[in-house]
Amino acid sequence: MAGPLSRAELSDALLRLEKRYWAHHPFHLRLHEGGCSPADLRRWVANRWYYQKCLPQKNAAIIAACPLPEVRRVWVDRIVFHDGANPGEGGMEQWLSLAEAVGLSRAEVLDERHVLPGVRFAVDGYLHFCRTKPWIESVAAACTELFSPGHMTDRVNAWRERYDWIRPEGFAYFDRRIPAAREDSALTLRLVLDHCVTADQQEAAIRALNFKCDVLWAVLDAVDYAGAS
Ligand SMILES: O=C(O)c1cc(C(=O)O)c2c(n1)C(=O)C(=O)c1cc(C(=O)O)[nH]c1-2
Repeated sequence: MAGPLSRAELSDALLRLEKRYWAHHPFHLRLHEGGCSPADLRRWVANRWYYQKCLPQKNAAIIAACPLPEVRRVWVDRIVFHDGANPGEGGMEQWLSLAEAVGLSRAEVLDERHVLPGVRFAVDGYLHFCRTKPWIESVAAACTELFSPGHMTDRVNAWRERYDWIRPEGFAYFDRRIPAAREDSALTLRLVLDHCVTADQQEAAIRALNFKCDVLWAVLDAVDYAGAS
């Protein structure tokens, strides 16, 4: 059996999975090219809400499963980022502002009436993964954020240039998320490199990141298909 990878080899193996990232999904390509209708944008935002809503819960699951105080201490910031330190603050609240900026009401996002079955299954599957797998595999799954800053920047630029009907208050989520994603993903990768030292652990980390790419891809498959029918 092959021995463990070096840190550089493991890092390369994870980064190579960028080719499976949802930045390359046909729906995101169309979104960036300006080819989405207001209905497409609203469907994307309302469905993506279901993913946003899961993020604090999956981060809490990681903390619950992790025996290391030094990891829990830093990971808890990710819950506060989304939930806010006080009511009316944080990423979820900013996502609801984005929803309003594209013409959705808060009520129709919060009651999840637009959430598609495929999105629900994919996101619930991700939450189940984080509740049942070793904490470091769920951390490895968060490595998709290594790929997100450039993608989110392109998205906001495309919105500014090609979707002038979106009210600019809607951009606040991404203005805050892009620098946070850079910081968070550097820490995420370091944790994976520090804690995945055997060949089995490293394979599990690569599998976890592949799984997360599948989750995100499945979300967009559902959003894309609903627009075609
Ligand atoms: O807009 C995006 O394309 C995008 C992608 C991802 C990602 O790659 O997982 C995240 C986010 N946004 C995001 O906003 C976010 O808070 C986030 C947390 C995580 C994670 O795995 O812990 N991914 C992402």
